[in-house]
Amino acid sequence: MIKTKLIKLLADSKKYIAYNIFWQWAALISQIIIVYIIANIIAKLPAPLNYMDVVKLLAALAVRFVSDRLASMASYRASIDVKRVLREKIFDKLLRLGSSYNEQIATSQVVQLATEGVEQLETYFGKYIPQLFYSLLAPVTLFAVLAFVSVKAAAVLLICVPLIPVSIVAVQKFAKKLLNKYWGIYTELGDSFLENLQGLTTLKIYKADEMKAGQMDEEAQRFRNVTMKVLTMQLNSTSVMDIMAYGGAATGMVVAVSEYYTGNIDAAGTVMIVFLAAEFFLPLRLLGSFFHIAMNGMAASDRIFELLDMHEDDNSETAVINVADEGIEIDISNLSFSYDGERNVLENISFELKNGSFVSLVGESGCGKSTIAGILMKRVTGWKGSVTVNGQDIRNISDIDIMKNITLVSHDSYLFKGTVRDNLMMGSPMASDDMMTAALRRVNLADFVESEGGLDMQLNERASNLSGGQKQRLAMARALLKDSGVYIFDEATSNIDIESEEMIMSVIRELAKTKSVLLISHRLANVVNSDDIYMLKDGVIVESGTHDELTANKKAYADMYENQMKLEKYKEEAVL
Ligand SMILES: Nc1ncnc2c1ncn2[C@@H]1O[C@H](COP(=O)(O)OP(=O)(O)OP(=O)(O)O)[C@@H](O)[C@H]1O
Repeated sequence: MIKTKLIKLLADSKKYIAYNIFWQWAALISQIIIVYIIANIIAKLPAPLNYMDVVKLLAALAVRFVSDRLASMASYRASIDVKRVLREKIFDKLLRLGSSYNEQIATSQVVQLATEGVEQLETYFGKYIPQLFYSLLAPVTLFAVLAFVSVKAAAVLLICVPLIPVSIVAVQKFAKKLLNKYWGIYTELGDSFLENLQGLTTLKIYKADEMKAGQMDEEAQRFRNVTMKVLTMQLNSTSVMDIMAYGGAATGMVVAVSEYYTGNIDAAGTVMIVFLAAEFFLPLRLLGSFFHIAMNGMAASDRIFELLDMHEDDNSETAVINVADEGIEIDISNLSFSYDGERNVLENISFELKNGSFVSLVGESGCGKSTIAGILMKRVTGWKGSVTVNGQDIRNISDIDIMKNITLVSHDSYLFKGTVRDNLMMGSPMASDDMMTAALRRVNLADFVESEGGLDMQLNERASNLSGGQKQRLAMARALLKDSGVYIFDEATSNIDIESEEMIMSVIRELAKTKSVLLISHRLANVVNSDDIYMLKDGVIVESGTHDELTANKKAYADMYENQMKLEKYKEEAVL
């Protein structure tokens, strides 16, 4: 019932739990005093009200009010802390996992855990844990006080109290299983929802939206069923707890009244026991109602801990890329990698990206080109062989240093909602307007941006108000502003208009004069000017050399080039 791992993680917030228990206990003591004063007033009836009794009653009521408020505040502080600390831990963990985090967990799951999951834990930590301790303290305190009135009635009440935790424990095992299932179905639904939302246009194009909507209906139905099961379980166990709580209080009252009739206790004592009998059970009853939310929180915490405990590469990442004079040189040697541990998608890949060189990777779709880019960006881990950047093992270089020195421009570079300036400043936070305009000019986008309001031009989410070519040129301008030593272009010109492609390719060729450029392209016309071209087939380098050397070889590269040229010529003729 207590997650020690979670309590340890939130060690600094423990004090708020202690404050909450103390103030709840102070409220109980004032409640006992209030009942004591009222019981004595009733017992003395019809005698007139004593002025001092009224003052004492008002003072006790004030103390109770203040204690209740302070207990709520402590609970609130604990809740706030748990949210803050856990979200910070999740965020830090993601940073430590680095850009390869989604090899281990889906983004939608991270979002669900950091939002809904953490919210559920708020109740567990802010309410359930303090209530657990308080509901042990309260009956003992009441027993200690009421034993002076009637040991028999107080003992009966105390004995009935454990019936509530017994019923809680009885449902706990079943609840745990059910709630784990609930979370599993919930995160699956989240995954599907996010994927379908992101792919909505594609679904519409292929008229597959109805089919997907049907699948989501089924998943939603499964989620509804499991939610109903959780609610039924909660309602049933709440009813059982009510029977235990009110049944126990009634038993104590009956004993007190019978003690009164046999003359063992006076009227004031009887009223006190009758008024306070329910207080024995209410804390545990409340614990029971928090219990279900807390159980949900505990199930969420299991998943949060799965994330927090995820394997991180056990290197200290202390190496720094030294870029003083020699620029950046990447050396890949005998690199092999498999995503599933069975099929190698890369096998014994070796090549060098020397400073100021222009290297291209070509090959049919699925031959492993993007995987190499992923490895260089540290998005893909768990490979064998050696990858060094200026002589340092890439595994020992921090993600931040890699991101600083290597820029990846892919075919779907992310552009954010905001202004053109906001997006460009991600490349270089210190860039002046002139520098940004110059970068836009290099990609032939300055006039368009100028006509739309200049650098303050507003972009929609994912820059949906730009054409594919404009988006890519803007992404290119942002990359140019970053001014890193190495640039990787992964199909950066695919799916865009021919003018934009030619424009981007001329910028890449220009860039290759001063920077190290790795170009991944399925269109061989783009790689003709490269210093070295590596042709991959099924994860293996089958040919390498300059364009002239490879065409002279008359092997796979030459065939591919010839076929593409024929196809492009045919297309041109068809257009004419
Ligand atoms: N995340 C992944 N999990 C499992 N397998 C993957 C993953 N990403 C890629 N693969 C597999 O690895 C192989 C190489 O993929 P990769 O994306 O590197 O190829 P590529 O040459 O860049 O292809 P394309 O030109 O189509 O982009 C493919 O067979 C692909 O199915």
